[in-house]
Amino acid sequence: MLEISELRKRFAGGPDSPEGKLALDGIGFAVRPGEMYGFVGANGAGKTTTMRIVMGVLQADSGSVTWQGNPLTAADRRRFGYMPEERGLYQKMRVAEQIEYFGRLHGLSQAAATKATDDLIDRLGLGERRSDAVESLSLGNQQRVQLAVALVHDPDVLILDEPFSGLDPIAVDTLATALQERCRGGVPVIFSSHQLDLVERLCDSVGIVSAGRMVASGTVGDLRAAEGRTLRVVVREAAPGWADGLPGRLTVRDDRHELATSTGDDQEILRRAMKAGQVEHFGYEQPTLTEIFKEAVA
Ligand SMILES: Nc1ncnc2c1ncn2[C@@H]1O[C@H](COP(=O)(O)OP(=O)(O)OP(=O)(O)O)[C@@H](O)[C@H]1O
Repeated sequence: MLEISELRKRFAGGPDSPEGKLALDGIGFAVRPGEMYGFVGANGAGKTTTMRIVMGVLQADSGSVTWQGNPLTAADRRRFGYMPEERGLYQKMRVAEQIEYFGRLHGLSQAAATKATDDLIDRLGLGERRSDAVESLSLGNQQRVQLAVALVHDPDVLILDEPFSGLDPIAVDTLATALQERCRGGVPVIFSSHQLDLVERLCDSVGIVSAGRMVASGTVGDLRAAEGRTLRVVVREAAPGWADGLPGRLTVRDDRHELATSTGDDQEILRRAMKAGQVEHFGYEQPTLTEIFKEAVA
């Protein structure tokens, strides 16, 4: 298990802000083998800083990162796969050559690096591009190469900073499938993303970070349950004012009135809705991750 506990990090300030910037103020979460963990938060919340600390690119002021119960070492990190925010590919190098090169850097034999490269090129749909220089690839294909580089040495853990940003839906599916395969093989996967629908679809657990603190962490099901259900009622051609005095938020678009509430007497609301117009929808719904996120960071 990868455990991140109580990470704190303040960046030094300049003449304009001598106190510096407190980027992390007690970040902590754990990711088990075979678990896909979505790390979400607004711009500047602290996701990249956390990942850089895990990968040893930055040092925390305090807190700890452990792997299998022991403090993380440089040797452990060499067995991790990392996709940094500032993508780190050699632009002039050809695709296959590049993946193989990173495999060798991680200690694979030439034969093992070639085999892993061929497998990944196949799996990530890069076959037609294998002899092209990275600089000539589209953003989506560069990202596929970046993921191949993170995967080539069959890592023990995957840490990926916004691996899906800027990708078309086909590329998203290709990368997601590659990650799910590793996850099923027992690898803990952490990735950051602003695409909350994607996080909801792929992740077992989610951590929501706001201004350097964890504001929620757990399985998507637990977070939803904690948030409570919402009653959603849609009434067509309703008389104006029909929902006056009822709890919740009413949205009116053309002749469609939608009431969303988490309190109140549902039978009374149904009676009022039926009296007011044609009830098109009446039911309890669980919040989406986007709604949980907005509530958590509000
Ligand atoms: N090297 C640095 N020097 C000073 N401040 C920094 C540095 N790196 C990050 N910060 C600040 O730390 C805070 C956290 O930044 P971080 O990049 O970790 O956020 P993030 O959640 O990854 O954001 P995004 O979603 O925009 O990538 C921000 O206020 C940022 O400006």
